Amino acid sequence: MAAQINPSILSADFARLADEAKAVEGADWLHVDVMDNHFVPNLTLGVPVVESLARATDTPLDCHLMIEAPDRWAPQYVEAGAGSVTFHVEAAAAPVRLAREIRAKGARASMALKPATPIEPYEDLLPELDMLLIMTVEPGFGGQAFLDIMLPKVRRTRELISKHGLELWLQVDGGVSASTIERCADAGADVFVAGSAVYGANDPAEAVRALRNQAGAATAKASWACDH
Ligand SMILES: O=C(CO)[C@@H](O)[C@H](O)COP(=O)(O)O
Repeated sequence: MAAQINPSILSADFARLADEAKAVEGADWLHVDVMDNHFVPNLTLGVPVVESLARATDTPLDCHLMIEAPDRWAPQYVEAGAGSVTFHVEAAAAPVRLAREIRAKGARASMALKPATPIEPYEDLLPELDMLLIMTVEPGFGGQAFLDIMLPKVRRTRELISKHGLELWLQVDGGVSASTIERCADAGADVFVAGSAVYGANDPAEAVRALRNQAGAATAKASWACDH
């Protein structure tokens, strides 16, 4: 799969969300950060805003739920128009049942791991998922420094995906920019969330194109991609 760039709406101007969504049309997905001030120490938006965003843009919505009780809420984000819904394994009561429910409702099912959560205990869950998100910062805020120490986890996850012959996408989120995206691609990521690197740029659409080219070139040279 070609490298995908998903601009994170967290770095956009929340008073102009529809315009900010349109400013990055051409991106693969729009990453929508849902925070409840319980699972993470920040509060953003909920189901009604996602419904409005889905009407405002043709870019599919990649909703990242940084919330407690995702088992209860995730299906509502599918109904609101999300094409992909990510729940955190640290918050989910029944991750397999939840992934199946998201898929049954017609969206891609994705699971996220905070920096301190290892991938190994979840190897058997991977076939239930369409995407695995590895956080490369502590979730909660945009503009944080990329955690290099997450790269071995990205590499290990890519190995597990290959070992099981899965089509699973591998997303990284947090501190992804022109100076870190190549390391992420080399380690095995193929979906890149970028907030400040896109919305902090003079031309957000051009920033998406540049990041995609950079990630694509790094992937072409990466050993994990050459094996396929
Ligand atoms: O989920 C989160 C933060 O919790 C991310 O989506 C950030 O919003 C990414 O922003 P940058 O680190 O790219 O500025």
